[in-house]
Amino acid sequence: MTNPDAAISVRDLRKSYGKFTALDGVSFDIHPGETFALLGPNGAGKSTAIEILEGYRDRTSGEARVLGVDPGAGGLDWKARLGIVLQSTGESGNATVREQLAHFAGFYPNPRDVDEVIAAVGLEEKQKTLIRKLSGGQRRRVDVALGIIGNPALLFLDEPTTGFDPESRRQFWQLIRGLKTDGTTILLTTHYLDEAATLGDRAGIIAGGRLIDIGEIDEIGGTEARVPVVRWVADGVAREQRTTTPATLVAELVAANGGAEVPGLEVVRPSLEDIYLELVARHETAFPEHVEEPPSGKNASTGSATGVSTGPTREVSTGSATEKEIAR
Ligand SMILES: Nc1ncnc2c1ncn2[C@@H]1O[C@H](COP(=O)(O)OP(=O)(O)OP(=O)(O)O)[C@@H](O)[C@H]1O
Repeated sequence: MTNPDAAISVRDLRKSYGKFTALDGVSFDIHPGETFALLGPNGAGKSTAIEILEGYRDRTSGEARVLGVDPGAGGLDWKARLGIVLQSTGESGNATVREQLAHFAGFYPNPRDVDEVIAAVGLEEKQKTLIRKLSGGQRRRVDVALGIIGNPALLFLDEPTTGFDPESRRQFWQLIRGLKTDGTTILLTTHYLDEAATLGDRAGIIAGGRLIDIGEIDEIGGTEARVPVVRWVADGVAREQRTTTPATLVAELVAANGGAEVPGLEVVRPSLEDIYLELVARHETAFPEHVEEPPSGKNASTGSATGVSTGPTREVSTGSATEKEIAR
């Protein structure tokens, strides 16, 4: 049964496109006021789930409630309480930034102030510019502005900062923090794991249409996944060891080195990205059939199967017993 107190509640959500199962029984709740990051590789089923929750796509089976309403049957009042930033930039037309926002503000019963929104997305200097003359990143800011102009209770952000330069991303994060402070519930999908870690209260990871983990950002992957890694160089060979007592190991290494500095020494705590990559890789090993793309589909998978780029895979062991030499 769905949770009546949740902003979003789904139970055993399934979606098939012909014989291909894009969502294979997903259940989760998103609490009012929280920022929830839905993560997963290309083709995992995130957009499918989000579009079902936005009321744009039918589900094959399962239960869903969004702000207490079945998204398959949500009326205009319900839609007016949602803010939606789709994955792709919409048609820009021949309107200026300000005209477009003022136009959309007119559709909502309780819109935000147009000037405030323009300032919030950092487009003051471009407010009189035709949207088609903006850069890709600036247009994406217009998408975000259009998503929040209606003062939504629930904001869907599907890869909102793709194409943003680093400074714009940080400005955008500030904007999202402000919305969060105002009590807006946010469902965010992103391939930037640092973005998820910075903005999210909780995260869910989808792979192959299944939810493989869910929890507070710093609990994803469990305690084991967060065991620090100590790296150093001995006899010209890079070594690393996972240990719950890194200080002890560092002291041992220093002692073994006659009290001198240990070359290449670093203690690294796995980031959300490290943990995510490990979880997804583990899932893909366990369910290789989920990795394969369907014969036809809207999203051809590009790049790495895990959806984010990373350096060479490192093999490490947990505890103090084993250490592994790695090629650098
Ligand atoms: N209309 C459709 N018809 C057939 N297959 C589809 C359709 N829409 C999506 N799919 C397939 O369903 C799977 C899930 O797609 P979805 O867009 O939900 O993934 P995603 O997690 O959002 O991926 P990305 O990170 O690349 O945006 C993919 O394999 C995709 O090809």
